[in-house]
Amino acid sequence: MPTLTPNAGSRKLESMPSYTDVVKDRQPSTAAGPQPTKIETRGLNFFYGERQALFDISLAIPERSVMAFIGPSGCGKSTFLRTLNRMNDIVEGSRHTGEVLLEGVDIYAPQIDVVALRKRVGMVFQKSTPFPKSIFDNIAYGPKVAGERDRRKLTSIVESSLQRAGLWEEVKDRMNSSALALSGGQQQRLCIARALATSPDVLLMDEPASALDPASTARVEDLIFELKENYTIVIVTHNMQQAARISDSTAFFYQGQLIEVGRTRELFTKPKEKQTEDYITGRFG
Ligand SMILES: Nc1ncnc2c1ncn2[C@@H]1O[C@H](COP(=O)(O)OP(=O)(O)OP(=O)(O)O)[C@@H](O)[C@H]1O
Repeated sequence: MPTLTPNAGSRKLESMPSYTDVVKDRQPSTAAGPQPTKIETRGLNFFYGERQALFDISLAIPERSVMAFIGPSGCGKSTFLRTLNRMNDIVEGSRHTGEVLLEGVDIYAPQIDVVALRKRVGMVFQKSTPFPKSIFDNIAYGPKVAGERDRRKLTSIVESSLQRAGLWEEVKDRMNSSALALSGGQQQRLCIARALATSPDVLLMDEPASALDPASTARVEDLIFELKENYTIVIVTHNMQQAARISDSTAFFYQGQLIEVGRTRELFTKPKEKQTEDYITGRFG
């Protein structure tokens, strides 16, 4: 039975069908680069009740890279992002058709463990959301929920997560202080560290820097750039300069449809579609 287990980065679970087996008889998705595909959607439609928000989206997201989703407000960027770790499941009356494949396995298959899926595909939101707990407890929360009880292991996970999120030096002497006492930019990096603590291999980020000042934004952008060495990152942003600065590939959405995807540099300099050109040149949106 195919399952998604946490922390199987280079994992090929014996029981999982191979990627090639799963996709060999399908039409190719719109690819955005030469790297192997980490996540792929096939003919994905998404509905909030009667209202359709996404239309027939087929997209391949390359591993260990940053893909940006851009497009005007309400075009479905966040909805699409949330289908990638089933965050939309909690919206009553919502449904989808089509497939979302993580390393070739359909994450909506009935036997998928959604908690394990969300450990592998972590999420960082626009507004940082630390728990009203200590810095240590914020980071240790996910591993504890996953069953880790060994204090030494937890301490090591907390330290390495904070280091990877570039926050360790700033907080190492106040691990027991409230996370709510951190600055906005520090809180956002704390939330990134919290997402990293469950050893995901994909990070979904929904406008992670939009509430931050320019210095904190630059810090988070640098961090995203560093993290792509080891993680597949998908970021929704309204800021086209930001997309151009940090992403390897960019997907442009309009009215629930994927209009164009490609290498960021090409999409911004030589867009293939008129709608993309109009958007990036500021003619609408
Ligand atoms: N929980 C929900 N229930 C019903 N409709 C929703 C819900 N969330 C989003 N929608 C609708 O789905 C469509 C796409 O919204 P979505 O938030 O995905 O767009 P977006 O491109 O991320 O927008 P923005 O850039 O403004 O955040 C919109 O018409 C929105 O009103």
